[in-house]
Amino acid sequence: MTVVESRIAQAPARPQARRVPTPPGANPRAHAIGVPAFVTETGERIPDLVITFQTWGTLSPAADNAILIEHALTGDAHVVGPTGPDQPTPGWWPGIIGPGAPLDTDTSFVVAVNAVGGCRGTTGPHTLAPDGRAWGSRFPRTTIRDQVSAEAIVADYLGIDRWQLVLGGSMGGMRAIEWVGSFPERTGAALVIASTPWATADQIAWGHMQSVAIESDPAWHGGDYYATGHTPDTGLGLARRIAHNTYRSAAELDDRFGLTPQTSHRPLDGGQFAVQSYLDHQAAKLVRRFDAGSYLNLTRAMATHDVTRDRGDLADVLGGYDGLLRVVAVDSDRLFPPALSEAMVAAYGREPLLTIASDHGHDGFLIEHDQIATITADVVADTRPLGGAVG
Ligand SMILES: CC(=O)SCCNC(=O)CCNC(=O)[C@H](O)C(C)(C)COP(=O)(O)OP(=O)(O)OC[C@H]1O[C@@H](n2cnc3c(N)ncnc32)[C@H](O)[C@@H]1OP(=O)(O)O
Ligand SMILES: N[C@@H](CCO)C(=O)O
Repeated sequence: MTVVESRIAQAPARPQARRVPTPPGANPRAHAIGVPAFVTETGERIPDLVITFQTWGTLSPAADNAILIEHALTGDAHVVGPTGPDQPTPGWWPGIIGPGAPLDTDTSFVVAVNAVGGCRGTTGPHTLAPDGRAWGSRFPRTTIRDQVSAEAIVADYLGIDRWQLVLGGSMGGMRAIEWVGSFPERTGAALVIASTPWATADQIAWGHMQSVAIESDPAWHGGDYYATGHTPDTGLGLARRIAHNTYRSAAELDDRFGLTPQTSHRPLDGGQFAVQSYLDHQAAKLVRRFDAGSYLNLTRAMATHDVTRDRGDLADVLGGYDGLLRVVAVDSDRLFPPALSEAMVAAYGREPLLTIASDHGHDGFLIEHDQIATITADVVADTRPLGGAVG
């Protein structure tokens, strides 16, 4: 019996979720549910799992207009919208959701779920465990499949049997393709952007460097730093510098920064290059808004992503999928090179690869708003439920 089969045998029904009240004045689109016991892919148990998510628009009476939008590594369920007391970041895909937008709230019901193991409200390493201490190093190693299992609980709770569309980029694309692998009958269509069917050795290697950077910070404290009064900012900042370089193209960095010094203090005399200052800035920005324990957990989840695990080969997973699979690559992406997208296209065999033209590399999926908007509007139009408008 495989790990997955034994997990299904042990937990035949997905646990019932209950609503968790949100504080007065919180974003009215933000919701939370609690699950008494969540069993991970590797069989570990997370008691009292809280899953937080946001919704836009209205679910149709037939529940056939629901779209799930998946965030990437350091994104969250706040896909669009302003910052606020409970929301430190502005939306990461501005303009994608709203009346008349590609995800049109006049006709669609849009859901975004904060990933299990992250730090935006869904239970993660920073959350208090039942003994009143932060989970820290005791938090299970969760997977992309676990993130998708948690999202299936949200779908059950909302009364959504089948998504019209699941879409996302990068780690969000891993979740979108994993929906096809885990719940093909519940996934009407998937739009997988700048992503991959499995982690490559190159991606695992880059992630490993980032993990070691965090673990090498003395403030990391073996992952149990939450009550020490210190956070591993140096390690997390170094991890972001390493990662950010893989998110952008070499040509873009050279074009933007070249040999430019940051100040009149020349690099030759010990001053900084502009590109060094840029990476330092990116590191400082992330340290202000993200938890190192979650960063490590999600990085490991991405490293173990493999939509074919215990399922045969990619053609076995995607060849018989009867929904629509549309795959999009960024032409300058050095971290998720287009060949990985082509592998999904070939295994599915019924749609061409779409390409985003961008100088920015992997982050092109967050930056090329016009191209993303067109691709998203097209896939929504191609999967529109016959029932049409919201009642
Ligand atoms: C905008 C947000 O913070 S979204 C927050 C949520 N984040 C997510 O969900 C993750 C996804 N988002 C991202 O990864 C990023 O926001 C992206 C990829 C979409 C865009 O990246 P950005 O960092 O906005 O763009 P870019 O690479 O051009 O960097 C611009 C920043 O670098 C700074 N910068 C540029 N050159 C230098 C330099 N030589 N030295 C120091 N800083 C520099 C700019 O001043 C600007 O700073 P700011 O963001 O504080 O205004
Ligand atoms: N900039 C993206 C890269 C990962 O896809 C993020 O921070 O989530």
